[in-house]
Amino acid sequence: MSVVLIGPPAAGKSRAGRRLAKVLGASYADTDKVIVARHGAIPDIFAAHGELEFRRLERDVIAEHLETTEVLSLGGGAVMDVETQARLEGHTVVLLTASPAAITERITGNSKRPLITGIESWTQIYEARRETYERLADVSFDTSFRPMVRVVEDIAEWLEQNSKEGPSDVA
Ligand SMILES: Nc1ncnc2c1ncn2[C@@H]1O[C@H](COP(=O)(O)OP(=O)(O)O)[C@@H](O)[C@H]1O
Ligand SMILES: O=C(O)C1=C[C@@H](OP(=O)(O)O)[C@@H](O)[C@H](O)C1
Ligand SMILES: [Mg+2]
Repeated sequence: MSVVLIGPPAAGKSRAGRRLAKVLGASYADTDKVIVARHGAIPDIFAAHGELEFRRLERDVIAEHLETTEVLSLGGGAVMDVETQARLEGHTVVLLTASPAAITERITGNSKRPLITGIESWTQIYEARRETYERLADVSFDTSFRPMVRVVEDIAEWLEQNSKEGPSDVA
């Protein structure tokens, strides 16, 4: 059983997941990082093979790491896949969100996300996915203008009090 971080691009899933795993002494993976290590940069995968191929790789990497990895950060679009949605059943799903103002600061000058060209495209994507994020989430945290250490403390505290299998099974 894993703690899975979901949410829109730049919400802080990768940073928070890595830190949360450290705090819990738990194993960790960022599915985007696994894909990049195996297949190269995400914009290059999109350009050479298309988004559908990226989604196929992403689905497989998630299937491989759920169950075996205790803390898992997903890419923002991963949960739009119905197979992935079904696989999340029984895991603890933590949604991270942030306000457009906070996101604007984070995405300006960053070209690592081929689907995000500015706050307009981010907002459009977030609105289209919002219902799915909220439906899948067991709990949600806003990371806007809050230090990552505080966000992770809040998640760890919530996990301790609410974990589906109790805190000793999370770490
Ligand atoms: N709480 C925060 N406060 C300020 N900047 C943050 C915070 N969380 C994330 N960031 C910044 O936002 C960017 C995206 O964070 P990341 O963890 O990669 O998000 P995600 O994996 O959700 O796309 C990074 O540059 C990171 O430093
Ligand atoms: O939202 C998306 O569709 C994507 C988000 C990215 O991950 P982050 O959410 O970690 O930025 C990455 O998987 C890819 O660029 C596609
Ligand atoms: Mg990420």
